[in-house]
Amino acid sequence: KGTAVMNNCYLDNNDPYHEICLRVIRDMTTYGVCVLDNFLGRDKGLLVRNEVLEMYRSGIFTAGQLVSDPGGTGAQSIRSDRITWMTGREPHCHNIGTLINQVDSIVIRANKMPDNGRMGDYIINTRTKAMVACYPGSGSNYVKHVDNPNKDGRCITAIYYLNLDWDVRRCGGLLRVFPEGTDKVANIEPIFDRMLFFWSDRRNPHEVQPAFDTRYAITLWYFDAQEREEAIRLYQTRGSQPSSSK
Ligand SMILES: COc1ccc2cc(-c3cnc(C(=O)NCC(=O)O)c(O)c3)ccc2c1
Ligand SMILES: [Mn+2]
Repeated sequence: KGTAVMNNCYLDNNDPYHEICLRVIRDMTTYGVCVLDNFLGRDKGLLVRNEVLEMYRSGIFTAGQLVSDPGGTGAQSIRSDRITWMTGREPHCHNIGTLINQVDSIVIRANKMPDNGRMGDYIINTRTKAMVACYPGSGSNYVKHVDNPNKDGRCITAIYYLNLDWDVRRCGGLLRVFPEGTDKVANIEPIFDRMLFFWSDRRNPHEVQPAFDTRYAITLWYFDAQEREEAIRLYQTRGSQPSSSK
């Protein structure tokens, strides 16, 4: 059968991403969420972590968004993370750049593979810059939300966690995903060298529970070409601000 030939040409064991792509395809199709542990390995993970810590020390992170609660008294923080956007080509960020390239390779290859299930629902050829985020502890959190509730073009959220020896019982900061259409929740600990993918739209409401230690993550959002083009077209006509930063 055709697929036999296809499998042979894809069964190139020199392609380190092949097995990972099959795993991402299977989990995204089955659960809409995919967790890969020991993504870079300890040494490379530590190099990325050190670059992020150095950036944080340099003070280039900005405060998260504070929105006063409509009916309440003071400003209730919707999210209290500190963020900065980066290309990965900045000076002294070589290892962050390498991480970004590896995540790109996995997403783009999985999107192109034959029989790739729901990964085939999209045409993925662009993404946002990388958002480096730090929840500074002391109860900083992010209330339950959907990353892309209104078709701004983002289809996959990819998060890489950098938190050594993170113990949720002591540090909190659990990411809880509430997949649509089931009562089951996914409790994802933001542990060191963990890579996470999930659909960015209403299928995956999620929250970051209060963190009591500094909690670092690098997030990439991948665009579906058609939805993004439509969102930009609407943006030009309606003048509404697309929610994600480029
Ligand atoms: C228009 O400017 C901006 C700038 C930054 C923005 C950041 C987020 C965001 C969304 N989700 C999460 C999250 O779910 N993290 C899960 C985890 O860390 O485990 C997060 O940390 C941050 C959303 C909208 C933004 C708009
Ligand atoms: Mn989110």
